[in-house]
Amino acid sequence: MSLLKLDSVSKYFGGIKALDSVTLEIENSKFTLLIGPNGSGKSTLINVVTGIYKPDSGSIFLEDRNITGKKPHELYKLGIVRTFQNPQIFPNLSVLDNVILGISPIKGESILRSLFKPIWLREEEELAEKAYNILKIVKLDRLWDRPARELSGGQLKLLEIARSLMTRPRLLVMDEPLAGVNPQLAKEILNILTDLKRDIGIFVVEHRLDIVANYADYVYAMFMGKVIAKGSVNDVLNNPTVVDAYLG
Ligand SMILES: Nc1ncnc2c1ncn2[C@@H]1O[C@H](COP(=O)(O)OP(=O)(O)OP(=O)(O)O)[C@@H](O)[C@H]1O
Repeated sequence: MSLLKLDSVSKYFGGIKALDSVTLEIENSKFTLLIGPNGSGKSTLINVVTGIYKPDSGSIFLEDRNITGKKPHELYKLGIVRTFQNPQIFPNLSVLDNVILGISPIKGESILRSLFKPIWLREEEELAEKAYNILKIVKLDRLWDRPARELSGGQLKLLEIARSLMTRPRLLVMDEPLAGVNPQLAKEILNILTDLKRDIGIFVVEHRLDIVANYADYVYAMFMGKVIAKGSVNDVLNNPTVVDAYLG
């Protein structure tokens, strides 16, 4: 069974068919890449998968559970977690605190709980340890106490990935994780995603095909709201319809 399945999903904006009967499957432990020229419907698809937009028709399943029309926070709780093109961080907080805030709301904030401070402190320590271990995964541990504003653009992307891991996602949805990142760091990010995919599904929209191509297990290509090709990187990138869509 696939981790996520879209079955004939459509989404309209007035007269524009942003998604036109899209059927697509994302497997666990696979890196699934979504490509397509500007305006082909990729962002709309991500917004539908993460609950920002409700599809006008069609169904979405997380394994065997119908999740069509669920709200972003409900999908987040079910394990569909998204990272953004521009990382959403707190620049003046430390790298570690930014990761801890990946889990919200912080349990210790409740007034009632503050009466039981020893328990609260223990939980804070556990969260900090978990966050630190995640920083090791994304290789930012040595910067744990630096304010996030000191990180480079690529390091901020790693921080955003670290934050998303605090909730133990089942599916990580990423909108252009390599945008503005130098090739060396882009490869590091992709290597980290390759490690992560052992336990989760990864669904990525990315334009930098030269770098990402070696890492994708399965590719979907969209054009004018439709899936026009799917398969291995080679099959899809050499598909004449895909070539026409990009060149045309
Ligand atoms: N909120 C909206 N209101 C009206 N039209 C929209 C809206 N969002 C997207 N569209 C239209 O839907 C179509 C698909 O847009 P979408 O942003 O999903 O494409 P995309 O493949 O993500 O493009 P890009 O690579 O430029 O981000 C386009 O014609 C776009 O103009």
